[in-house]
Amino acid sequence: MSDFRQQALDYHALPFPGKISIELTTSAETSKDLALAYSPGVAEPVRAIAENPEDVYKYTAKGNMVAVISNGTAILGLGNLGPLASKPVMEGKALLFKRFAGLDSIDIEVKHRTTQDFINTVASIADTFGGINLEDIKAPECFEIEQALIERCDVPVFHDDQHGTAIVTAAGLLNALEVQGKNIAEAQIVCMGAGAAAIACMELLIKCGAQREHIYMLDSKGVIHTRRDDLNQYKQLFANNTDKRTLTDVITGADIFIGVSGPNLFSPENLSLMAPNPIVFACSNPDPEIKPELALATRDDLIMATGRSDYPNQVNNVLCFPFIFRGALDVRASAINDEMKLAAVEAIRTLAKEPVSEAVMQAAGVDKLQFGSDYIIPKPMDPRLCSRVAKAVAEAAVRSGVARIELPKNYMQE
Ligand SMILES: NC(=O)C1=CN([C@@H]2O[C@H](COP(=O)(O)OP(=O)(O)OC[C@H]3O[C@@H](n4cnc5c(N)ncnc54)[C@H](OP(=O)(O)O)[C@@H]3O)[C@@H](O)[C@H]2O)C=CC1
Ligand SMILES: CC(=O)C(=O)O
Ligand SMILES: [Mg+2]
Repeated sequence: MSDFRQQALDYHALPFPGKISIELTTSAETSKDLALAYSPGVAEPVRAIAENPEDVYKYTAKGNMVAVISNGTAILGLGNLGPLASKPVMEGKALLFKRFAGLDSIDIEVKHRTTQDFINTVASIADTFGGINLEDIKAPECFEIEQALIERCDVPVFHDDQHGTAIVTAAGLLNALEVQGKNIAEAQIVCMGAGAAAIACMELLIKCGAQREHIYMLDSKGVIHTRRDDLNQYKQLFANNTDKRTLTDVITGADIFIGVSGPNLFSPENLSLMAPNPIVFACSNPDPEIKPELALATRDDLIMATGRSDYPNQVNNVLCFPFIFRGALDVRASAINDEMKLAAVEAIRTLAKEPVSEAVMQAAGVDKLQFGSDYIIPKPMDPRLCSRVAKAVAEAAVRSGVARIELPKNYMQE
């Protein structure tokens, strides 16, 4: 067994199985404590909430609690391995919510027969939580699921693989384009993958100025074009009226490659066909579409990013979901809308241009982090991500009318 594999298994097994636990926030030592916490005292908040449902935020953990919910149909880039096997990833998302944004989070893995069963299950339990983070649910079902749950739930519902990924990709890409001296409106973009992450990334890039007709999207059958008769309604939005059919056809002269598909699908030969000063975001986890060592050995004028923590430029939704939920929950937003998403893009991208503390560099294991080709996006450990992104998101929620309470006084002052 490789050393790293054993380390990863030990990390998950020791000192206790898994990565999260539940802590008490009040004293439960004496009979008096128990009389308050349980019977008879607990009856008082019960009566208060029954009379005024908003009191649930005052007397329970709901307002600081996010559910991470999956059915395990698209676990990272590992495929449909089912709900149980998705549990380490979902516990991992809960760990990240707590570590980076102070949000309590619990993973819920749902075994279901139909898409409607899944929707009904999540809708039935949604009131328990301040927000619902959907994770690793494959396309196209993820689109129907998210839309139905947004309509049925009273708390924000956010499919991280769609929107978290799109926000971080847009932030990193706008910065990468700036470093490479390119303009998003003129950029030729190849997107490998046509699922949850791909569709959302491309839609958000269009909102940031990319031209739909400059985007070539590929699924497992090749280029998505108008003469294909096997496209779902989401892929159809990216059908190009073109004679190009293969990755080689579309990558020739392209400025940007975004990979949200699977491992090792982008070759050095493909990379060598791209325009000068290209940008390659090989974001498939855990194994990218092309390994950074291979890409950087192929050409030295590129900006390279992956979804992993062990290379520079980690384009990963961890830079977004803890903080977008922090901001949304702190103003009790009823939804996470485009204004909030675009505010998050801007906050993440701006932070990458500021000096970085010694502590962050030490945690990242590097001695320099300066805006440029090896640093287009902040490190997850940068504590300013929480204050900047949550604040920008909460303010956008207030501005766009989805906040149900005002911004707390001196909110997220650094
Ligand atoms: N870095 C990050 O933050 C994130 C990275 N990702 C990564 O993106 C990838 C996709 O995730 P997600 O969108 O949730 O999954 P989905 O299952 O929704 O989509 C997967 C897509 O990849 C396509 N695909 C599979 N094989 C190939 C191939 N050989 N050539 C071209 N396309 C192919 C599928 O094609 P078809 O439609 O034909 O089946 C499908 O469109 C995963 O590797 C995941 O780790 C996802 C979210 C965040
Ligand atoms: C990062 C992530 O959410 C994924 O790869 O699915
Ligand atoms: Mg995911």
